[in-house]
Amino acid sequence: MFRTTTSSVLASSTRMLRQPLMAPSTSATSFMARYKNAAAASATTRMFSISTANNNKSPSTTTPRHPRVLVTGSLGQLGSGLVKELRRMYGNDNVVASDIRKASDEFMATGPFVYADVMNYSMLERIVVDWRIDWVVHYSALLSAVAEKNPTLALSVNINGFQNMLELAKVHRLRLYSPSTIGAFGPSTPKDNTPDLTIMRPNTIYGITKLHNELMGEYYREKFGVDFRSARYPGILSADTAPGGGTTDYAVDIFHHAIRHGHYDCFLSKDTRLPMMYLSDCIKGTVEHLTYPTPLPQTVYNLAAVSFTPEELANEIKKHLPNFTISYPDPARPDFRQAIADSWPGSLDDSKARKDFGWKEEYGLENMVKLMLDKIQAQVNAEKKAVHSDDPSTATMAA
Ligand SMILES: NC(=O)c1ccc[n+]([C@@H]2O[C@H](COP(=O)([O-])OP(=O)(O)OC[C@H]3O[C@@H](n4cnc5c(N)ncnc54)[C@H](O)[C@@H]3O)[C@@H](O)[C@H]2O)c1
Ligand SMILES: C[C@@H](O)[C@H](N)C(=O)O
Repeated sequence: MFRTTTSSVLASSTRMLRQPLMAPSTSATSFMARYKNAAAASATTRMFSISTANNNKSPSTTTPRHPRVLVTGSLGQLGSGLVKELRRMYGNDNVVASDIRKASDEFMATGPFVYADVMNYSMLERIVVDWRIDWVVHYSALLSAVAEKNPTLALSVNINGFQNMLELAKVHRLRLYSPSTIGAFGPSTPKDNTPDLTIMRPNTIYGITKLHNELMGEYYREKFGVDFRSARYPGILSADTAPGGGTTDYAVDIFHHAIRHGHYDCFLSKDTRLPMMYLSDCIKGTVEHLTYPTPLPQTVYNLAAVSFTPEELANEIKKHLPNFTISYPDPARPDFRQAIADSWPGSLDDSKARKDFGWKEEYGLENMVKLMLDKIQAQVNAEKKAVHSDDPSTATMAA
């Protein structure tokens, strides 16, 4: 549960004395008008300025510096790639990675990593203060399938964890990027080319928590001026990092099984169409959105790249691996994830993201499938090589 600490009360009351709380307004335009000047003066895509204290009566100066970014849930499917990209842009020490799991030696070598349980407000606040954080990318969450198995924990991590971050963003004037998902839509949402603004009645615990967060973020943006940004990601495909327990995980698992075993038992029906995206596109879109210099007209945007069914994906894989086979569940006994997938859109209209911050994907079905197969094949080859070099008989033979 998020808590209001002494320091947060002090920080917010001091700010209220300096800067009266703005009257709530209902339109994005009013938010933009209020923040236009401040944002234009302070934020650029790569650097922003900090004021230098004017102790010696010399004219005050501003020093451009990179933002310091905290990424929560950074060891998940999406986090490590984003951390890598942000560190490339801003320098290793300006990006603090965090999670509740142990990081690999390789990851630890790339920059700061701290333990951060998003359900613990004081722990998060300490990190924000100690590291003088400016922006947060909040990736900690339980995904759809895991959440459906453990709704109580999903409510805590997805709602309370997010609320902690949102409150910290208000108190410490942070920019907060926290993704939503196609799971925030529901069975009554129009299925094809689903727009940003439409019927949203999700019936999964994951979707309910994510829609709640969209609305809370929008509320904090309007009421308290928090620079909250969010995009509804589709299912993300990646070869280097494993998916964390979602309904779209089949679209990653299928490649590993195709290469290692030549066969995949799919848990979704062959005609389940879902929006998907390759990881590097997701990172690109996230960075473009996160770094956009001025507040955008919408708080939450659909982000899309490609839509396909398991059968269409399997057919594309077969073009490279002609002997690959796939089987689907008995329609009379569907997997529990089928109902989740059936409640989501088949394709998204992301024209607003394309127009407002220039979003454009690089990967469609064909080049994504080729890249996934190449990368996973390379991993399998490397594993085989490692097994052989560890094998004492191989070592003796080599000697
Ligand atoms: N991967 C996708 O296909 C996809 C699609 C749409 C939206 N998203 C969203 O993107 C974000 C990142 O997703 P992901 O795929 O990397 O998820 P993931 O499950 O792979 O990673 C989530 C991370 O959160 C961490 N975590 C769990 N409980 C925590 C806690 N109490 N405190 C701190 N960290 C905790 C986990 O250890 C894990 O490393 C999530 O918000 C997710 O809803 C992902
Ligand atoms: C779509 C998404 O949010 C995630 N990949 C899930 O299936 O849960």
